[in-house]
Amino acid sequence: MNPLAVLSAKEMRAAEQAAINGGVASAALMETAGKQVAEVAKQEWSKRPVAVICGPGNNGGDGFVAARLLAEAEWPVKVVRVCDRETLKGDAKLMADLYEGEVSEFDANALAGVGLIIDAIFGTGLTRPIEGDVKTALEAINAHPAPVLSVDIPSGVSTDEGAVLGFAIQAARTVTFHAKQPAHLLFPGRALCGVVDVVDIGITGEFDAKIFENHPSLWGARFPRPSWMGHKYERGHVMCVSGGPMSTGAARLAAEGALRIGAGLVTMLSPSAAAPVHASHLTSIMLREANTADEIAGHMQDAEKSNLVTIIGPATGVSEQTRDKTLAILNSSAGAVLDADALTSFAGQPDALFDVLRPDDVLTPHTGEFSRLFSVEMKDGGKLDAARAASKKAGCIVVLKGPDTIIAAPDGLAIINSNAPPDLATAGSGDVLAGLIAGLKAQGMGGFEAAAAGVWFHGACGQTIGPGLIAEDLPKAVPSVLRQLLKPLQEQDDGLTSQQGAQQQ
Ligand SMILES: NC(=O)C1=CN([C@@H]2O[C@H](COP(=O)(O)OP(=O)(O)OC[C@H]3O[C@@H](n4cnc5c(N)ncnc54)[C@H](O)[C@@H]3O)[C@@H](O)[C@H]2O)[C@@H](O)CC1
Ligand SMILES: Nc1ncnc2c1ncn2[C@@H]1O[C@H](COP(=O)(O)OP(=O)(O)O)[C@@H](O)[C@H]1O
Ligand SMILES: [K+]
Repeated sequence: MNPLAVLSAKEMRAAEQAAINGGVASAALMETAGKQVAEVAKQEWSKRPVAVICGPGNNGGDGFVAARLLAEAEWPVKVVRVCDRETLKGDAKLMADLYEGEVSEFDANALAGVGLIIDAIFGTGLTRPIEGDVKTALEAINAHPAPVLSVDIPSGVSTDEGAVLGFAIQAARTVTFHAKQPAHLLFPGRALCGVVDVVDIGITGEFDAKIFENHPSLWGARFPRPSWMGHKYERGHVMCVSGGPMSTGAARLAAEGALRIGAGLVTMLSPSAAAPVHASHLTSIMLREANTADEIAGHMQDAEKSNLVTIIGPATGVSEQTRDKTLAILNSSAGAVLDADALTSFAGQPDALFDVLRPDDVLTPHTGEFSRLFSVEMKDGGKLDAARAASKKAGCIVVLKGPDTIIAAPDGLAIINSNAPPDLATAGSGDVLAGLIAGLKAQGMGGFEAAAAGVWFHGACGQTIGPGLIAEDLPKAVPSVLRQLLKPLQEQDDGLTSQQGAQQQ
């Protein structure tokens, strides 16, 4: 299975069942899971008194295994149950029976003197909000100074959404099995996991995953590289629609993003009144006047000369005019990246937009713009489903931005991004992102991959700059990230060239 695959709770159960059908004993999976938890505890912490807190299901079963193996390794182990013994069944009961030490019920003294807490209370089987005695136990764990190692998922976090169901454990580290689940990547779940270790427990076989964690190995093979024989017209053309004279910076940021990521030509389409402002700033980016939707449509004819992708939205203003200009782009043969005001301009009449969007167009809303366009209230953990549903509804690629940006395609495929530092939450950074995506799309990447690659680049540029980042820095950081990304291929090329040289001699 692709190591970047992200499985839902249902898919995890299906993968487990497939392994069992293939001859692996379910108890063996649990034994390996518990063993891996014990191994992580031994690797990450020195020997110390540990409390293993076990819940009523198989997550608790994993806890009993870890407790047995840590006790065998002569760790001082205390097992605490947050359920009645009678509720344990199947493999979990088997593992509870195999644990020979004392098992106590959770009370005020349960955590006295421990230096590590293993949270094996709830995993993928959490179905309802945490309350009552269980909540009291979870609160006591979070209030205790010892670090928490969570089994599979911090108890209280919903697997498929990463939302807190009533109350949740704050872990220092989380050991999960076979593959990540959405909760390990979506906030607030991701922040509650601490460091995530994905460990093998012997589940094999292919799985038709629909969700992936963003990484260059998903799209690197299609990432554009300049060729020896190429020229600028073959590297695509990005046009960017500007706002008025007092609102030109956003479009310039987008244009710079597109040029830095490798678009061969970038043109600013500016209202006449704003053209002098751009003229005093722009050098390698070209400038043309375009005041009306008809004039924008005229410029879209350049799509006949090279692969044209047009960005509209950054500081263009929420207006009927922006709506008409957007429709002019969508009714041409230019590709489109729609951001900010271009999205909000359709808030009252989304169907007018959805009817003309094409599958490869890209929308890049932040959660506010998303809520306005798709008329959904964003709630914690609802992001993945909301982005996937929106992509289907709009019939194009949707990039729902934030610390856990989702890139969703109408066929249900989704990528969750995980490399964005919080320094990116600064004015104008989203404008650069729109430019990066358009620049990659103009160079021939499909909308979904261009969006995933653009979002990853944006995060990598943010990391390169770090604290103090302003949006203007992002395009300037692109070359160093490009150098890192393309280095292995360059080395391959070098290897090939020297090999060929040797053969010719
Ligand atoms: N799927 C897999 O491939 C594997 C799963 N394993 C473990 O199995 C776990 C899933 O086990 P289960 O499906 O038994 O689920 P859990 O162990 O997560 O919990 C289910 C139990 O908790 C109860 N419950 C749910 N919400 C509650 C609430 N708010 N308050 C009180 N009780 C609540 C349910 O009634 C049920 O008894 C995984 O997280 C993982 O730790 C491993 O043993 C090995 C392999
Ligand atoms: N806390 C955060 N951590 C990481 N990335 C973030 C965070 N908040 C916002 N971002 C990213 O910063 C960018 C902000 O875009 P946007 O909200 O459109 O701002 P602007 O309109 O000012 O450009 C998006 O790419 C988003 O994913
Ligand atoms: K847990």
